[in-house]
Amino acid sequence: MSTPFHKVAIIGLGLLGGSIGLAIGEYLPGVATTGYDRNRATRRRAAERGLVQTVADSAEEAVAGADLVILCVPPGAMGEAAMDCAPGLSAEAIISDVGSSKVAVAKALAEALPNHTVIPAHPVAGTENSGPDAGFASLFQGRWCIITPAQDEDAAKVARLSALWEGIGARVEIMDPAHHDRVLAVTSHLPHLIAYTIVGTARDLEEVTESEVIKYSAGGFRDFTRIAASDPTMWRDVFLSNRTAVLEMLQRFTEDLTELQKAIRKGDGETLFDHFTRTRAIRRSIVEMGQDTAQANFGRD
Ligand SMILES: NC(=O)c1ccc[n+]([C@@H]2O[C@H](COP(=O)([O-])OP(=O)(O)OC[C@H]3O[C@@H](n4cnc5c(N)ncnc54)[C@H](O)[C@@H]3O)[C@@H](O)[C@H]2O)c1
Ligand SMILES: O=C(O)C(=O)C[C@]1(C(=O)O)C=C[C@@H](O)C=C1
Repeated sequence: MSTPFHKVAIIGLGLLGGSIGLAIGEYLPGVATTGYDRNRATRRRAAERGLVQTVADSAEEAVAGADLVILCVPPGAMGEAAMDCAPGLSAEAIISDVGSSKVAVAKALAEALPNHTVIPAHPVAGTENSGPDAGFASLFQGRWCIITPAQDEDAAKVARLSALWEGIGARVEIMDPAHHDRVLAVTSHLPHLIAYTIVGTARDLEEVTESEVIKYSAGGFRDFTRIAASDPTMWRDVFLSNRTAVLEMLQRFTEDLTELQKAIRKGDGETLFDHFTRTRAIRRSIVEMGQDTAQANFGRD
């Protein structure tokens, strides 16, 4: 495959930044990589693991000569990270990101870099782990990357960014940012909120001692604990930056939960059975489409 970019700078060398660096090294070896993280220990570890070819001492230095810059910092830090890059950016560079919410992040990036090409993106791939040891090259294989360009964006630039993501294994979808935020609110953000809630509820129950929570966590609860172990900084920022869509989906969820609560109280088995039958079909279609994380990540542990 021809290389869509000559030099990619990655700002933030945790799970996402590290995985992109490793993936480019493995699947697009003709593309040079540089990186920067504001945390000194992370920079040291990134260099030891070879997450990127060169670890710089500043964002400005990392982006010098790069034709693509990918910001891989928490959603709330995007604007600041972009501003740190500004003095070193070449006029032709495309600036992108991997933030889990898109409207607020796109706005922050456009405000920070008004004279540059900003094309936001969100790879729908991740784990509950974070930091420079969490990344792995195959993270994006077969996973979606949603690109949310401005309506008047140059199609050729969007195509180059798409080629980069496809080159490291992702399938690309172009989407309106507000639509992205509503879809992800229900498929990713709300599930995380539910997991954070239920694990907290179990912890707070007086009759469920900590040891019982651990002892009996082989069932459904265990899956929730994995999700609830996700990075607190990132998820605080996701909920604050996508609050409108999350609150809308939370309202719908609460209404549906109340319906099920009513059915249980009334002993209405038919309602429960019908509901569970419908949700079982959704799970089966996800597995058939090959979108099951457990399957997609199979073999990496
Ligand atoms: N974790 C996931 O599953 C997942 C999946 C898709 C997208 N994302 C998005 O990817 C982004 C990064 O998430 P992650 O999981 O890689 O987090 P992470 O905590 O593993 O890595 C983030 C890194 O950014 C660094 N950082 C923070 N502020 C900075 C700044 N101003 N300048 C330079 N470095 C800075 C931190 O030191 C950290 O090393 C977030 O925006 C998140 O929404 C995460
Ligand atoms: O698999 C997981 O651990 C994830 O939470 C990954 C996940 C998701 O919800 O699907 C989390 C946040 C992202 O923005 C994208 C992917």
